[in-house]
Amino acid sequence: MKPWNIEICDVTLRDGEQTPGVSFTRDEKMTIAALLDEIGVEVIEAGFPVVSAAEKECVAAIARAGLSARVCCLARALKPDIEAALDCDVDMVSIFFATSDLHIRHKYRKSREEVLEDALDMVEFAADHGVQVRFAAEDASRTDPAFLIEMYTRGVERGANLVSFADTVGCLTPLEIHAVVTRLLGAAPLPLCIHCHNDLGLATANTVTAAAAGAFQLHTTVNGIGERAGNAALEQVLAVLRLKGGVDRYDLTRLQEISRLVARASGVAPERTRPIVGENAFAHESGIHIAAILCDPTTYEYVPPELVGGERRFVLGKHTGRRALEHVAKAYGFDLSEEEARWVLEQVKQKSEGKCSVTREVLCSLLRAAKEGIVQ
Ligand SMILES: CC(=O)SCCNC(=O)CCNC(=O)[C@H](O)C(C)(C)COP(=O)(O)OP(=O)(O)OC[C@H]1O[C@@H](n2cnc3c(N)ncnc32)[C@H](O)[C@@H]1OP(=O)(O)O
Ligand SMILES: O=C(O)CCC(=O)C(=O)O
Repeated sequence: MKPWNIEICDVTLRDGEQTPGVSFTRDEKMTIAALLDEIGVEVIEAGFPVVSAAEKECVAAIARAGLSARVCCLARALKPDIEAALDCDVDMVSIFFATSDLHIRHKYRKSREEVLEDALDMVEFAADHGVQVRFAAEDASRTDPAFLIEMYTRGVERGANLVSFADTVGCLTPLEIHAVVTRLLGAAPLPLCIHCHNDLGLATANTVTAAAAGAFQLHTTVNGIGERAGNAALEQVLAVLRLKGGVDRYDLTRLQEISRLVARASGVAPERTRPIVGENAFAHESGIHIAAILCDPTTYEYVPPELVGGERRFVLGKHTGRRALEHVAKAYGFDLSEEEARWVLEQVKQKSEGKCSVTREVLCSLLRAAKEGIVQ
């Protein structure tokens, strides 16, 4: 299979930091950028320099850190924003403007044509300064596609290297994003970036569907953090690229590490059931599952834990079966008779049904009791 032709632009340090209440320190930003670079992400969006003097300083520090990744930052279609980006020595500036009539009406109080003309002048201004330019359509998903095609085509004529489609309010489904990406690339076969928000829980699905339809640059954030319900998750997108897209150049074994790093720095912990990085992503309790996993883990694990730096974990509780119990007991040095196993299993289920978690200590005291003949 021919691997999908894509690159990743991780926007944790910009859109991820727009998660309400989140602000990364310079050290945190530098550490996250370095780990993204080691994972093999091609572009790191380091921030939005006009936000503050400290933000500008962080973007410049990351741009000058000698990473293999290209460093990018955000700018409105305004000269001071682009000048601030140029001061930071970034490789790429992402010049965005909102393209939907709804946004244009409320935010700019100008016609579509006037807003586009102003933005094109800014694309040319940035390109003339020797920096790569991404020309980004905010709220693209609610924009007239004919206007997007005009914007992209004219943007490239004026010096843009990449064009971007943002599902800013996360309103598309995978079928819809497939249709629009196919239509845009059919009319303007340009390097298209895709930036999906998660308001309907579809950001990752939309991002990988766009990639399958030919989009080139995929925007992600670690743990899917970001505005409102967040963005497409880096760890999920990379897992799909590996398992479905034939892309094997990223170091997925660092995903749990970067997830923990971003969780600590952001204060936003991934939920237990989160794919790839959640505490339960590779945990099993059901007896039927564990009995099969003991023969072959692929029976109940599509993503191998070792692929993404994770570890399989067996939890004992209400749903435990005999084979799982015997396996765990053996790992703790106990060989159980049939009678002993039956008794311990009953105790495990009762404790769990009474909301007492069956920790290693609890289990070991049951195992000892069984061996000491307390079996009824
Ligand atoms: C979809 C996205 O994620 S876009 C990025 C969102 N990120 C942020 O907003 C980052 C944090 N923001 C900030 O720190 C501040 O809002 C700043 C520094 C960017 C701007 O602050 P202020 O100058 O005080 O403007 P304020 O935030 O009140 O309003 C935004 C202004 O930017 C204008 N604007 C918004 N987007 C664009 C654009 N792409 N191109 C040109 N102008 C724009 C708005 O029309 C508005 O202009 P107005 O003041 O003339 O009405
Ligand atoms: O498309 C981009 O590169 C950025 C736009 C963005 O952040 C958004 O619309 O949510």
